[in-house]
Parts: sequence; C-alpha cells; structure tokens
Amino acid sequence: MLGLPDHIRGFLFDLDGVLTRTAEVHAAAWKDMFDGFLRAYATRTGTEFVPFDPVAEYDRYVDGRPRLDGTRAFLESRGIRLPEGSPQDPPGTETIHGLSTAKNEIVLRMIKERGVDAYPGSVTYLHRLRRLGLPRAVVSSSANARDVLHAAGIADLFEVVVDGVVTAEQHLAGKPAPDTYLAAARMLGVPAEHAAVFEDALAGVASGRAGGFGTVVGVDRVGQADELRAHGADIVVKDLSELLELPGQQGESGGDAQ
Ligand SMILES: O=P(O)(O)OC[C@H]1O[C@@H](O)[C@H](O)[C@@H](O)[C@@H]1O
Repeated sequence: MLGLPDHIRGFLFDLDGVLTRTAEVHAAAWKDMFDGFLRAYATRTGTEFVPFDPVAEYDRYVDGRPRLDGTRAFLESRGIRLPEGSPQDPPGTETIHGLSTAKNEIVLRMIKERGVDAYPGSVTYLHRLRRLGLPRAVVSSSANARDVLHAAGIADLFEVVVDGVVTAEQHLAGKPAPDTYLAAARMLGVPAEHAAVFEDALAGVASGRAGGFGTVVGVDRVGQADELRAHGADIVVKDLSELLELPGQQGESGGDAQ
C-alpha cells in the first residue's frame, strides 16, 4: 500500500520535519535559547562557554521530545541541574519551565516571521491516502502542532491529532515512549501492527519501535539514515515522494490530487 507492506492500513505522522519544514526552526530556537543560558552560566561559574550543537545535540537530546523533556535531557547531558520551576515562571528564568518558555517565545516568533511550508511530497502522499479512504493521524510532541497544521494548510487532512496538549491532558508519556502513537492508533481504530509510523527524529523512531508498529518509516532530512535505522526505522527515505515512485504505485495513484 503506497510503498509499504500490504497489511498496513493506518498512517501515523510526526509533524515537524516529516510534514512541515519546521524541525530546523525548532532547532534554531533551541540554539538561541540554550546559547543565551550557557553563556551566562559560563560567566557565572568561570567555565568555558560551549555552544549548543544544533545538529548532534539537538538530534540526540531534544528532537521529537516534549518541550520540558528536551530542556531537561540537554542540561543533564551537560551536567547542569536546575529547579523545575512552574509554568508561571517568566521566560528566561533559570528553571526548566523558565528556559522552556523562553524557547517557545522564540519559536513562535520565528514561525510568525517565516511562515510554515509543508513538504510537497508529504502533501501528495496524504492526498493519496485520503482518496483511498485510509485513516491518518498526526502524532507530535509539540504543543504548537495545531497552529502549525493550520498555518501549513493541511489541518483538514487528519482525522486525529495527538499533540503536546493532548499528551499533557491525558498524562501520556512523551516520545521516545510509544504511548502517544498507541493512543492515536486506538483513536483511528487500527491495531499497532497494522499501522505505519513516519518519523524524522531518533526519539520518534524509537517510539514507533517500542510500540510494535507494523512499519516505522524514518524520514531522513539531515543525513542521519544510519542512526534512524539504529533507533528503530525499518526503512529510511529522504522524502515521502520516494514511496510513491516505487514499482507498482502508479495503478493506485491515479495522479496527484492536490
Ligand atoms: O515546544 P513545542 O512546540 O511544544 O515542541 C516540542 C518539540 O516538538 C517536536 O515536534 C520537535 O521535534 C521538537 O523540536 C520540539 O522541541
């Protein structure tokens, strides 16, 4: 079915980096926030300022995880412990919440300035699925996922959205735990073994693997195919359009309905 094994009949998509060109915006916002904090921390403690690496450290500690978990995981990797604080902490307060809120203000400003682009290959793939009547969900750690879906003009292509807001409301464990993907599969009425997970983040493919999903598709936008496979991807593509180019797809497609 559309480049995937025949038993797949439910489709679960991560958002940032899979459907929209927003993973790089998140990475830039994280760098802006962490570098501001790390510079001040280095001055105060008389230690060397080592900037946040928006590729290696972003992929390893931040990408795909809920916001607070990303802040915690990166600081822990640098041996820095901060108090949790609370959602009321002003942006930039040296707490997990305060730094996370600062990052959110930066990413929202960047998204507003730059706008949001959907990947054309992903949009074509979604239209094909919709035409075939196959159920589709977005599973994102981002609390801004609904706004991003609307800004990209693709919100109406999904029956189910499990985002950072739903994750918090339903007390679900965030990626790399499988809970958010399993919740979305349940809402679509598709057993995990008959569902495919599409992910660009290492934490995300790990989540698909842990959930026992039928297929985990790694979407490699940044040249980390081997890491995606090592963390749980069954197949890796650079773009979803590759799945439509596989032999045997023409008969199903009937052209691009966009
Ligand atoms: O801070 P938000 O918008 O709630 O998003 C949380 C995370 O959402 C994920 O989709 C992104 O890959 C991460 O970069 C981001 O940090």
